[in-house]
Amino acid sequence: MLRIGLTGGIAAGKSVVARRLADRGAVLVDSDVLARAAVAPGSDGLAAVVAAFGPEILDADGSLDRPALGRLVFADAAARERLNAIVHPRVGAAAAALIGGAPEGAVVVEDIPLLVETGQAPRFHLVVVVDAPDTLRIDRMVDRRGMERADAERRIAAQASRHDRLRAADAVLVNDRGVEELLAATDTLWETRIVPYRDNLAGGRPADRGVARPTAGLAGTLGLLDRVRAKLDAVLPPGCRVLPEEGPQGAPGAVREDARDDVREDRVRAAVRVVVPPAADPAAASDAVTRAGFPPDGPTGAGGTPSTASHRAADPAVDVTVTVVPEPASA
Ligand SMILES: CC(C)(COP(=O)(O)OP(=O)(O)OC[C@H]1O[C@@H](n2cnc3c(N)ncnc32)[C@H](O)[C@@H]1O)[C@@H](O)C(=O)NCCC(=O)NCCS
Ligand SMILES: Nc1ncnc2c1ncn2[C@@H]1O[C@H](COP(=O)(O)OP(=O)(O)OP(=O)(O)O)[C@@H](O)[C@H]1O
Repeated sequence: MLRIGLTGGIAAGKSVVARRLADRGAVLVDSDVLARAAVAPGSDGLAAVVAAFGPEILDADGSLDRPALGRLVFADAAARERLNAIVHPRVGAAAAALIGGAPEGAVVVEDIPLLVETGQAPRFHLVVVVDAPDTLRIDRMVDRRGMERADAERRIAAQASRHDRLRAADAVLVNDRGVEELLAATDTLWETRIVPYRDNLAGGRPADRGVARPTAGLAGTLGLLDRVRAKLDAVLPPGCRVLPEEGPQGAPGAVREDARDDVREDRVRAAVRVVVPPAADPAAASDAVTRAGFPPDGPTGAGGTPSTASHRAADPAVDVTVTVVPEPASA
């Protein structure tokens, strides 16, 4: 199963991308839909919201007055926290149930507006960020959703900055032109990256070396090394350390945050070493590395000590090597 986290600021165009990915065959799990279900009439979630915010947050028919609650929570960070604490765990449980029912070889896309804010990026094979300038997003909210400009600005202020979201992105879809362009970029992402990534994971093999890399705009832009380390840290047994390899590909700073197209190679290459402490099992560490999206690249022990395992990314857009080594016994 290839797990994709789809995110973007409000009105960036996530729903457009999500629908297209579902049309192409992905299993879609929509957090906004689950968040609505979590506070549906008669739910324990709605009872908890009423307990926290009072009955004046209900409509005459007993359902949640969403505009009223929105006005309240987007003007008050503490109130927003209280609402999030009620809704987010329920959304998480409902999402887990849906994902548990997805077929083994599926591409599962979780559309999560607050993916970065809630620190969930590392649990995905691929984080896809739909990005658009704030001014464009405000115009869309005002023109298409009839929102007051000040309300739109407050919602943007309640979310992660564009910069923080882009740091978490493995792939970026820029939505600053028409919907047709966004759909075409989504199709290219599906065909050149998602499908081969899914097939590589299912086959337990890394991406082919030397295949054409997906084109500009589809690779993440910032901090590849950090993203790889976070994905590995999220799954490795306790005590394992993820270190950048020495040398130009893995050295700290080699992934240039100001990288532009002319130095794109820096953005798509990284090399890390997983050091497994004596208390942990190197085979379990290798399995975890595989699950995170880095299958074995040849048999364990090839070219190193007997228990050294080489892994490489199944994602065809990046060239990431992960070497799993037992910690040398201390003298
Ligand atoms: C405050 C509520 C009632 C307002 O409802 P409304 O129908 O006006 O908006 P809707 O739910 O369609 O959300 C629209 C967009 O607002 C943004 N947004 C919603 N909740 C939040 C939040 N807690 N923090 C930041 N942005 C948010 C997202 O970009 C979302 O896609 C509602 O958004 C809500 O219950 N929010 C808390 C749950 C939540 O975090 N949902 C987001 C995904 S889990
Ligand atoms: N490139 C575009 N040009 C014009 N309108 C667009 C474009 N992309 C999206 N839209 C419109 O802007 C609005 C917001 O898009 P969409 O609903 O996909 O955003 P979203 O990221 O899912 O928002 P939310 O966070 O509120 O769920 C929609 O009305 C959509 O049709």
